Amino acid sequence: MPITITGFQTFDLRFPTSQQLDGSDAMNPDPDYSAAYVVLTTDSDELSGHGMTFTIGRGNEVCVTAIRSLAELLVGTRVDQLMADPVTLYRKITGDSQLRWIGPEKGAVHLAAAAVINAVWDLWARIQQKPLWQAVCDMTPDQIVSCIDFRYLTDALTPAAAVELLQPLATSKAKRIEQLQDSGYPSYTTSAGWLGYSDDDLTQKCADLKTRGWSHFKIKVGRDLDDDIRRCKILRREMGDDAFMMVDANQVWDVPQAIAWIRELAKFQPWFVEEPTSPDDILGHAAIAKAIAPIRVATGEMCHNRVMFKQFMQSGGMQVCQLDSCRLGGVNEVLAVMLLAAKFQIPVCPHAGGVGLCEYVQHLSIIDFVCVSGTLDGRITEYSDHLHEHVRHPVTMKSGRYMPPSDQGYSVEFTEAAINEFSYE
Ligand SMILES: C[C@H](O)[C@@H](O)[C@@H](O)[C@H](O)C(=O)O
Ligand SMILES: [Mg+2]
Repeated sequence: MPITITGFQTFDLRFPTSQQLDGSDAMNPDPDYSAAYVVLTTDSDELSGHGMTFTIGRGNEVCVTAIRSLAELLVGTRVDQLMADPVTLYRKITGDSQLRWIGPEKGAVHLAAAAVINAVWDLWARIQQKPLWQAVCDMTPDQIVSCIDFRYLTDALTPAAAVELLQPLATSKAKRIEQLQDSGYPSYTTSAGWLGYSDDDLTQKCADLKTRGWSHFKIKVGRDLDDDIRRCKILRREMGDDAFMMVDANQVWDVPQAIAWIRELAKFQPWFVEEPTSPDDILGHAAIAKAIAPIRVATGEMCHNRVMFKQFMQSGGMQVCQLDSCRLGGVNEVLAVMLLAAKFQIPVCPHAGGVGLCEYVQHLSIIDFVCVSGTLDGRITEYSDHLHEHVRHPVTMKSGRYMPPSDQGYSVEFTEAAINEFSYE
């Protein structure tokens, strides 16, 4: 029976993480992790599609309003027709000319597009009774490529070149799926290193995460150099010399300041430096990368579309690609960026410091490994410890690795209890 989208509900969910300073960094001192959440209803009682975008508080109300405008475009649509050529979904949601005017493909309207597109992919996977990752891994290279809007990309990557990248991996997918089912996908954790945590918290949380199996830790920097040096010392001491440390400045520095500051932190051997300056400053990132090599520059959590990613990769401004499941236009645009990364041989290490993001990125990293990159080399996906109890199917971690989810859909369906308790009035 074909399924038709008949309506939708939106929810403004805000979790009071600012009370403990979970998620805090040099740019965002007191975030309240929030989900602008949409549920697409259908003509089947059993099937609905769940999608969200991530904000850190008041921005949620703007996103929820934008989600309402976009979700309206889907009411009355048959899912099988929409997903027969999946780029249709992306174009329908990002192409409405009057709404496109307030983007295009950036800002609140694109965050909202992510929520709506994620909800359709969730629904589409549920219709097939598969987890999202499996629904995508079961696609042929041509089908995967048919999800992508190649407008503005063909100077770097054509559809034919994308198929060529995917083809050699298509016959060995089962082997990689088995590997993940056996030992999971590697992650790093940010949960000890939030900027607002005391030195004691940092020490204790680091010890706890180490015991639970993590060997890659990210720490927030950029507010005060002396603080950074002291906190990095604590982290290094707790983690041990063999562990990997990453530092994240969340965009606070100017280009020359970034270079000088990172040189001061170089003795801690950061595996990468994240968001050293404005997320829009492609040439600034390239200049920083050149000056601090061999330390690598990571960015992407606020890189708002595939065009920006293309330029970052073309210009040498990004050595680690931290795409975001809720900032790019859903799975369609994520696939575009993964393919660009494969073309430029840049590892994809998705961003997940937020609510629901870990649940999303586990699927994306599986897809990247199984279908697009074929390797775990230098790949590591972010993990943070917060708020998993509020979704029906939270991530399963084993020794610091994401275990492939088996529940149908894209894993972000909030519980009734979470909706009742955290809906913002
Ligand atoms: C406000 C947020 O917690 C950010 O600090 C977070 O997303 C961060 O940049 C990260 O890389 O996880
Ligand atoms: Mg970050």
